Parts: sequence; C-alpha cells; structure tokens
Amino acid sequence: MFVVTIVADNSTLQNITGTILLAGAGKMGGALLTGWLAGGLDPRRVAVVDPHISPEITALAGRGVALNPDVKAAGAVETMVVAVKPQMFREAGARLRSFVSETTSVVSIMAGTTIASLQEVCGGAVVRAMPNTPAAIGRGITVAVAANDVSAQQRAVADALLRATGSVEWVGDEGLMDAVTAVSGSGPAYVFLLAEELARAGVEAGLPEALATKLARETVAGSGELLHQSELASSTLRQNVTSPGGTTAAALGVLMGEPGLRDLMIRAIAAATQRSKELAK
Ligand SMILES: NC(=O)C1=CN([C@@H]2O[C@H](COP(=O)(O)OP(=O)(O)OC[C@H]3O[C@@H](n4cnc5c(N)ncnc54)[C@H](OP(=O)(O)O)[C@@H]3O)[C@@H](O)[C@H]2O)C=CC1
Ligand SMILES: O=C(O)[C@@H]1CCC=N1
Repeated sequence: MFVVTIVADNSTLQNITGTILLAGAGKMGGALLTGWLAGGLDPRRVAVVDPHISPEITALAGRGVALNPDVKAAGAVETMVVAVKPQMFREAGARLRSFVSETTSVVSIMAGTTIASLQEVCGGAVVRAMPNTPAAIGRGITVAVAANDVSAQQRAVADALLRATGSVEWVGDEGLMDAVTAVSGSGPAYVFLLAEELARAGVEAGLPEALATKLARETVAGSGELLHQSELASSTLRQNVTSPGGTTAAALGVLMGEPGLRDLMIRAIAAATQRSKELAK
C-alpha cells in the first residue's frame, strides 16, 4: 500500500454520502483508493470489486471497505471508478453495469477506452480520466473529460476523487486523451528509464554499479523536485547546468544532436498515442 503525503482540498470527498465503487484495485486503482482514504473519504462509503484482491486491500475491510459486494450490498453507487485493463473492459463491463443506476457517474481511467464505449457497456454519466503513478505519493497529474450529461455535482465528485492524488486538468476535447495518455499517463516510465540508462552508462564509464545507481536515482529525483519547486522553465534549468565549453555541453551535443532525444521522444509519443487509439477498438 502506498503512502499519500499531499492531499488537495478534500471537503467534497468528506461529504460523499453514496457508495464509491472501485472496479479493479491494481496498481492505479489501489493508488487512487489510498488517496481517497488519506483525503478523508469515509471507508464505509467505498466498495471494491476485483477477482484477486491484494492483502493490502483486504486489510481495509477492517476499516469498513466492502470487498466484492453484490449489487444489493453495495447500495446506491454514486460513482463507479473503472480501473481494469482496457482489454478486459468489455468482459468486466457486463457485470459492472449491474451496479449502475440512473444517477451513477462512471469515472474511467482506462487507456484508450472511449466515452462512447463506456456509455454503451456500463451506462451512467461518464468521465474519462488519465492519471499517472506519482498519484501514489500525492504527486500525480490527471487529465479528465466529461460527457455532456455529467452534472456539475457528478463532476465535482469526480474532481475530488481524482484530485486526492495530485492535480487535475479538465479538457473539453476527448480527442486529446490519446496524446495525454502518451505524455503523462505513460510518462513516468520514460523518466524511470532515464534513471536506469543513466546508471548503466555510469557503469560503462567505470563507476561501481551501486554508486552509479544511487547517483542516477538521486539526480533524477532531485532534478524532478527542482523542476517542481522552481518557477524557471525547464530549458532555463538545463542552461543553468551547462557551463560554456564544459562537460554538460559535451553530453548535450550528443543528446540534442541528429538524431537525438527530440526525434526519439516524438517517435515514442507517437507510438504510445497510436497504441491508445488501437485500445479503443
Ligand atoms: N499503471 C499505470 O501507470 C496507469 C494505468 N492506467 C489504467 O489503469 C487501468 C489499470 O491499470 P493497472 O493498475 O496498471 O493494472 P493492474 O493489472 O495492476 O490492475 C487491474 C486490476 O483489475 C483487476 N480485474 C481484472 N478483471 C476484473 C474484473 N472483471 N472486475 C474488477 N477488477 C478486475 C485485475 O485483477 P487481476 O490482476 O487478477 O487480473 C487487477 O487487480 C488500466 O486500464 C490502465 O490503462 C491509467 C493510468 C496510468
Ligand atoms: O501502459 C498503459 O497502457 C497504461 C496507461 C498509461 C500508463 N499505463
């Protein structure tokens, strides 16, 4: 189970009176659930549906979280958060639909899965959202788009649930969600890969593996924190490291050369965007 340290305004979370049903309590669903409870959501308001509930989630039963309730035991579901794999959605959706009433809103975090598919399979007033794993420490960013029939109150509850794990950006155009998924949904993986490859290159350059790993990890984490706390543009922070004719300029000559990181990143984001579109089918 993750520890959430930063929680935004949570008054809406604390005032939720219906059931929040989480379908799929894996890595992302589990991180969201942790954020909700840390943000003051009453555990007795939460139900989890998942065929293989982890020991961490099982332990929450003692605080009142309902595990795999039937439709009757779940009570009136105010919001159903769908966090199963997109490939499983159509199969899972038939059962999930039975929890949805006329007043239920359905918040999906599934990559690729469109508002139209969600409306067809689950019904309900649909919010499509894309969080990322820094949610596990309250530092995620989520982009969300609401279908036309989502009420202001349903949107406020969805916003509170998503904001419990970091910041939220609402957009009006669902067409942006594939690229959003590629940039911020998958984005943490690119940063972790950078840490891995920086360490590997350090070993190639002669450093002991443990030292290279520590230097790479702390450098990526410290730079991320500097970017977070500073008001300067990332390009300025980069220039601040780059002494004229120095070591950084030598490395950046490679990374910013042709082909360089720019081309690689454009190709990577295009591949992820394309995959998100494919998952819609
Ligand atoms: N991981 C990430 O960084 C992000 C993921 N997402 C999205 O979140 C969703 C989940 O991803 P992630 O958490 O990584 O995946 P996980 O596999 O960790 O979680 C999915 C969970 O859903 C469970 N599940 C399977 N079938 C059902 C069902 N019929 N009813 C309820 N639960 C079911 C799975 O159980 P079992 O393992 O037994 O199959 C598993 O516990 C995906 O749609 C993904 O696109 C969005 C943003 C970021
Ligand atoms: O890899 C995936 O498909 C999911 C969506 C964004 C991050 N993980």
